[in-house]
Amino acid sequence: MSVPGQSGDQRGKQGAGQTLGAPVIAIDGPSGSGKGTIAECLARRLGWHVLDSGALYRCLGLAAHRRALDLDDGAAMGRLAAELAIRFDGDRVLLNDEDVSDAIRTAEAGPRASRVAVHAPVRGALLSWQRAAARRPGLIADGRDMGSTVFPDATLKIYLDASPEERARRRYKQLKEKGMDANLPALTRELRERDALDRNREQSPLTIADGAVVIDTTALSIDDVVAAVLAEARSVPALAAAVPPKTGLVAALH
Ligand SMILES: Nc1ncnc2c1ncn2[C@@H]1O[C@H](COP(=O)(O)OP(=O)(O)O)[C@@H](O)[C@H]1O
Ligand SMILES: Nc1ccn([C@H]2C[C@H](O)[C@@H](COP(=O)(O)OP(=O)(O)O)O2)c(=O)n1
Repeated sequence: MSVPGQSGDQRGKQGAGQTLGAPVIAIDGPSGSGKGTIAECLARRLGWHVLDSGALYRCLGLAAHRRALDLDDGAAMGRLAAELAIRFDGDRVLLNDEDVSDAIRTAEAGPRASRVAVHAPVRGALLSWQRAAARRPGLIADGRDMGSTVFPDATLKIYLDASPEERARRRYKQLKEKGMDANLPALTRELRERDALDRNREQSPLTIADGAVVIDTTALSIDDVVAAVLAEARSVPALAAAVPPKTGLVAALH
């Protein structure tokens, strides 16, 4: 995996438990819990960068599928991960300069990403790339192992959750709105299978990281969740200056 804008010298400084180059809010959770949406909203509010770590695994799954490689071959997937050039350009994802933003969001792309994500060589190849994303003024990092493995020293760790039924409904609606094929029973089954694979794998499984704040979003709106995360951020001294104060009537009354 090439790391645009990162020198070899910078790369060498990124060990486990490293000091962060910028404040990081880690957002982990299962598929459809709202990580990507909330990460984008927070990044806009704070003027920070976003790391969509799932897009890296989705790109790898897509590349392996297109080359008809065995997604369960860890060594081959690790080699492929090390050679792919992935770039984020605004909301577009470029894989070897091709815009794959839609191709990595199909219903089939998620399970493929989950399959290639189990391999240690893959996760190793992507680690320094992800850590390099912690740049000033700050980073919102979205994934499964942001708070546990990639940024164990994250300034704030959030774990978003929602019931499997609600998460499947959200994903169904999202795909339909994009004009993509979607089948609710199949999506529900696929989501449960992916949850199990992501939670039970040996390498960096989906888990609630030490110190993470858990937010069940099942009955919350997107605005409610953003407000809850901002409230948590305001309670962290290292983040208080970066987070805008509450505005409007409610703030004025408190
Ligand atoms: N709290 C929420 N309430 C209702 N819909 C939500 C909520 N959070 C996210 N969504 C919607 O659910 C879909 C999946 O959200 P997404 O951010 O892609 O989840 P994740 O990144 O965790 O897989 C999106 O269409 C998003 O707009
Ligand atoms: N930090 C991460 C992010 C994603 N993955 C894997 C496991 C996930 O099932 C797939 C796809 O992740 P992504 O966040 O894009 O998926 P959802 O939008 O939550 O459905 O990649 C991972 O292993 N570690």
